[in-house]
Amino acid sequence: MSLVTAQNIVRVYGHGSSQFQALRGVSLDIQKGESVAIVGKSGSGKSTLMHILALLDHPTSGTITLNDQPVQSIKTKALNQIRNQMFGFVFQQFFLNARDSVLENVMLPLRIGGITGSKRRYLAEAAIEAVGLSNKKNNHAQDLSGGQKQRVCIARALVNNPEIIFADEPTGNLDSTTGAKIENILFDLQQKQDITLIMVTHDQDLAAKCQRQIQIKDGQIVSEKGAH
Ligand SMILES: Nc1ncnc2c1ncn2[C@@H]1O[C@H](COP(=O)(O)OP(=O)(O)OP(=O)(O)O)[C@@H](O)[C@H]1O
Repeated sequence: MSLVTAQNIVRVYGHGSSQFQALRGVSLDIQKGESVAIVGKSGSGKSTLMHILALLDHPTSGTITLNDQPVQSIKTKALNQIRNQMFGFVFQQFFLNARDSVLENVMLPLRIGGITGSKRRYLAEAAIEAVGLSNKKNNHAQDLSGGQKQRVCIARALVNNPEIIFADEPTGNLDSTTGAKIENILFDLQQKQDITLIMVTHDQDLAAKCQRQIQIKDGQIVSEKGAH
């Protein structure tokens, strides 16, 4: 079943003479439970595409559908809800609240989603456990190593039991040993919990571990490997 489809996506930044076409007609179809790497050189349009697939940005033209529903027809409030309930985000720069504890950081999406009390705590503790950080749950995020911070991000991405995890260079800031651990956690989740994994990466080895590799060049898909 198609989970996300993109049809002829164009994204133009800027106006007039400074206009730039970052995506020039991208179409793709992602099935539930797949792992997909979006690869390409710096400036090729990878992050732009991922932000559009993650409903964080709108295409200038073209259509995104989610579970066969065109996204344009969904109102902003419902869209925010979908993002909160269906998606998890793992980005390179962490975006953690440094002075809050690990537990507080992981509970945040649940707080936004209106889940309260002991249920919120229970779900957050389970996600922290899944990434092997239970012994740090009361530490401030700022007092963790890079790999631990990234694991907090994964726990936060997981806590809502998402259908899709979007990861932008998830191991980009990490040494190779720590990066490998993070990779294992992500692929484990994808396989055991049937989560769809969509990641942007420069790392060829990481991309090769995904079932599909979509290569972007100058805003267009130039090759697709492993497509269903
Ligand atoms: N807000 C913006 N305004 C204008 N141009 C932009 C904006 N964001 C991105 N671009 C341009 O669009 C192109 C694609 O950018 P994008 O961030 O998608 O590339 P990328 O493949 O993710 O690159 P990197 O690997 O370096 O992160 C680049 O040429 C970039 O300069």
